[in-house]
Amino acid sequence: MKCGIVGLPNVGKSTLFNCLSNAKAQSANYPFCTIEPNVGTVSVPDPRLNKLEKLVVPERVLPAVVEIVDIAGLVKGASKGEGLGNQFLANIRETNAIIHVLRCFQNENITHVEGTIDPVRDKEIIDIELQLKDLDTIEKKIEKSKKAAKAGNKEDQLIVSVLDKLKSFMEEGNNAREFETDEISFPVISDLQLLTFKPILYVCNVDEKSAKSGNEYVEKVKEKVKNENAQVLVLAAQIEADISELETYEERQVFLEELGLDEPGVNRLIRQAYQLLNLQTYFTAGVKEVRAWTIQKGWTAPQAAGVIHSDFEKGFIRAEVIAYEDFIKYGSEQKVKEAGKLSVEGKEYIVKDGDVMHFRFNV
Ligand SMILES: Nc1ncnc2c1ncn2[C@@H]1O[C@H](COP(=O)(O)OP(=O)(O)OP(=O)(O)O)[C@@H](O)[C@H]1O
Ligand SMILES: [Mg+2]
Repeated sequence: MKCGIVGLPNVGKSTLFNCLSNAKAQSANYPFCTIEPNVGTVSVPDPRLNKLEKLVVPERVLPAVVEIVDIAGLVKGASKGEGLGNQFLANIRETNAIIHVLRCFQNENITHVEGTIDPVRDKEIIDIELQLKDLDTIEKKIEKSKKAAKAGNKEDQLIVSVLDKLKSFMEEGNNAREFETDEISFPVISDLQLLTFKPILYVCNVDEKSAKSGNEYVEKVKEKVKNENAQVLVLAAQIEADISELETYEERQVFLEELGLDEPGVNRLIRQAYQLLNLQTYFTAGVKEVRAWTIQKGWTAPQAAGVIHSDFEKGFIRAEVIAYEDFIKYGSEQKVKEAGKLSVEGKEYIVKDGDVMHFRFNV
């Protein structure tokens, strides 16, 4: 599961990446500082994990992780190969969701490739490039399916009819994610891996004093995207990157409080990215290890088991499941059992967020 950080050059993408990830990206005040994507993993902060830790007292605790990719800046003409555009767009295609960074801070010392601060315009520049690339992809697919459709292939006829509509919709300047889909059109579109069909989160990169409540730029962005079914997050990337360099938790907390925050903005970002990817968590809780595992919403018990090891999925027999709330309420697996709240589930069981699971399998 990968989230890609996207935006114009020099808007703070690598700075954001640095406050998110244990890996360090080079960040500097000039456009195209980043060429090769930086890849890092981030732990998903989850207070439930701390509560389980207190009850179980395991040797170690492992949080869930999401992969974050810091991608090079896009410029006008990227869809036609401008500024290594094709390569950068290919990097975006490989991700499952997009974090779009918009510059919402004023600072004369930091170069803006368009010369002025205008996050709504910036967003449109990127949107247009991604849309043009998608239109390319759509047209190619229509071309390919047309012959077979004419020859009477039902599936290709369907593809052509869905994509013709999507194409006109996007030619009006819309993103594919705004297109209304149903069970029939969704798989056709989703199959194309379109850039503007990926779920998106806008990060307004603001100055220190706007970290808590945002500013006029943020308001404009919110107004602009209100019909887009997208999330908007306010974050002061530079100061957060500086704070994340501090040694101790206490030091970091002092500085955060000065900004009016009770936790780093990146924690919110990570949680939202996790939702954006349609992910959820289940736990395993033993004395050796308490651990959060990442799965897609709607996965069955054997699929969830497969995340731990493929043998768990192949040889799946059953799962013993405790709802997170019950685990906390009764305090241990033993007490949950005594209260009759441990359920034994088979292959069809759909895992719920927070389930504490134990798998039985044979190989
Ligand atoms: N909120 C902020 N306030 C002030 N300066 C910032 C802020 N965020 C980032 N910067 C500064 O902006 C400059 C560009 O940042 P960064 O290198 O992260 O941009 P980028 O989007 O990764 O650029 P590129 O596309 O060239 O890789 C850096 O000098 C960084 O310190
Ligand atoms: Mg960069």
